[in-house]
Parts: sequence; C-alpha cells; structure tokens
Amino acid sequence: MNAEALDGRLLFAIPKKGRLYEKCIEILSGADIQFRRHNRLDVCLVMNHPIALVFLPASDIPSFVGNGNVDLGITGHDVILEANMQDKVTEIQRLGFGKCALQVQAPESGAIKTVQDLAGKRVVTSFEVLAGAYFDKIDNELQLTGDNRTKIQYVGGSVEAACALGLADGIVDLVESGDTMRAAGLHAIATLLDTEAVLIKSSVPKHAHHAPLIGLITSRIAGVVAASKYVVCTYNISRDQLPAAIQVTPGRRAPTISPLEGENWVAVNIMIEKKQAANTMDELVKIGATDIMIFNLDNCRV
Ligand SMILES: Nc1ncnc2c1ncn2[C@@H]1O[C@H](COP(=O)(O)OP(=O)(O)OP(=O)(O)O)[C@@H](O)[C@H]1O
Ligand SMILES: O=P(O)(O)OC[C@H]1O[C@H](OP(=O)(O)OP(=O)(O)O)[C@H](O)[C@@H]1O
Repeated sequence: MNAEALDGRLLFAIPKKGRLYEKCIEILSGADIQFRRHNRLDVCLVMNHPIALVFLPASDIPSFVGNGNVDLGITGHDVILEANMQDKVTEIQRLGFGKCALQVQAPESGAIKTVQDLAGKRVVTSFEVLAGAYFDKIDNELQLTGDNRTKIQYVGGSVEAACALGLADGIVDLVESGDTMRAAGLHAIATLLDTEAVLIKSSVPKHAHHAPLIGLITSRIAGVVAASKYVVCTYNISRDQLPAAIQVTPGRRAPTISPLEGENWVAVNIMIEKKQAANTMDELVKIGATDIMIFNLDNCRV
C-alpha cells in the first residue's frame, strides 16, 4: 500500500495479536467499522469510513498515539503506564475486557511473605518501569542503598518461570484467573495496579480535523461496550406492588411503565446490569412479578 492511500485518513491502532486482539475485532465489528485484512498486512483501509487500521504490538500503541503518529488506539491501561505515556495520551473510554492485575508474586513455599521481605532481592518482570518505580519507593522506605537495593531484570515473556529457574526471588506480572501463577507455585504478595483495555487518543492531536470522526467512533464504541454490560428486563406487576418493584429495578434513568389492558397490572421495561440479572429476577419473583424476561442487547446508545 502506498503512503498516498493513507492521505487524510484517521489512523486507528489495534493490537496485532495477543490477549486483546479478538475482542478488538469484535468491537470494530459492533461499531460497523468494515475492513478486510489481506495476508495479515499491518495496515488496512476501512471500507465505509475514511479510516485506516494499523495493527501494532500492544506495547507500542501508547507511544504511536502519544506522539501523534496515529490518531486513535486500543491498548491496556498497564501498557500506557509502562510506556510512561499517561501525560501524552487521553484515555477516552474503558472497554470492559483485558481485565487483570499487575501483581508481585513469590514462591508459595518460600520465606518471602511481603514486599518488604522481597526488597533488596532479585525481581524478574516484563514491566521494568512500573516494577522499578514500585521497588524504588520500598527500597527508599527501608533505606536500602547500593547493592542492597532491589535488582529488577527484564524478560520478554514466561515471567512466571523465573523463580523455578533460579533467576528470581519474586516476579511482577499480570494475573487474571491466577491459574498461571498457581501452576508455577507462586502466590500474590501485593498488587501494583488493576488494568483493562482502553480506547485512547493523543492529548495533543496532530490532525484537528479528525475530531468529529473521533467523536463518532467513540460514541459507537461506547454503544458496543454498554450493550455488552446491560440487558433489557421486562416483567408484569400489580399496581400495588409497583413501588417495591421500582426499588428493585430503578432503571438507568427511570423505568418505562405501560398499563396492561383491562387489569390493575402494569408492564415494566428497564435496562439492568448483566451481572445483576439473576439476583434481580430472584427479587422480582419475591415481590410477585410475573412473565419476567431478559433480552440481550446487540447494540445501544445510552
Ligand atoms: N491474562 C490476561 N487477562 C486479561 N488481560 C491480559 C492478560 N494478559 C495480558 N492482558 C492484557 O493484554 C495486554 C497485552 O498482553 P499480551 O500478553 O497479549 O502481550 P502481547 O505482547 O501483545 O502478546 P504476546 O505476549 O503474545 O507477544 C496486557 O498488557 C494486558 O493489558
Ligand atoms: O492469571 P491467568 O489467567 O493465568 O493469566 C495470566 C497470564 O496471562 C499473561 O500471559 P499470556 O498467557 O498472555 O502469555 P505471555 O506469558 O506470553 O505474555 C500473563 O503474563 C500471565 O502469564
């Protein structure tokens, strides 16, 4: 693809592989951003918008966006902090996936139970900036100097193996379910931060004329994210139980209430958080609601 093909297009960076890739593709599809990625090319033109998608390693996306080489991007909050780009990128929206925690882990069977026990020893990580800053603070608090300060060593992956291989006394790595660390015989002794995937733009954009398109894409992606978080709930309830029902399902703004023909009953329609759906249905049954139904949302603007 020649450079002219990109002229005037908004550049949108997407992780090219790894944990965030599949969900990003789902978000693009939900936002009706249509593209065909030929032969795994790293740049591809969007068919129905003046946008080009740029597939990059997740860890490079903060600096591309922060330095204005691309206009918009999706990556992990952790990656932005590790790249020290938090002042140069604006986190427009949390995306509700790629959720995990950056933790200090140490061998379960060993003597290290706290980060103070680990301070001064060897720590292996892919997050040398965040781990370095974290242990600098602890070393300072413990007044460790010179060779007695914590030794941080970078590895590109399989961080969890470092203790068993005799390379480290503890590690700093991402944990989601905890399965990887448990299998490696490690346990958490501290959490540095919680993270998830975020939509980002440059804090000082190079192309001001893209602002309306960034607004449009942001609004569409917000709709896709909200649709994955909420479900629609409808049920019937007698009028005398309506105040109790409204307490259980207040809705995002207020419930929609429609009278049922010829009866002293109403139909209620509200959006509720997906993760609360089962509890909400239990509560509604208790107060006498009937015909309770839950519907998934394909898309929405709320
Ligand atoms: N286990 C996990 N659960 C949820 N999100 C994760 C998990 N591991 C990583 N992430 C998120 O995905 C981002 C990219 O991690 P990933 O391991 O895919 O790295 P990568 O460099 O893109 O891929 P690879 O390791 O294959 O080179 C992380 O910075 C984090 O925000
Ligand atoms: O708590 P869990 O659900 O087990 O997930 C945590 C694992 O996921 C990430 O690695 P990933 O599998 O992406 O591979 P990597 O080591 O190549 O980064 C992370 O580095 C952990 O190893």
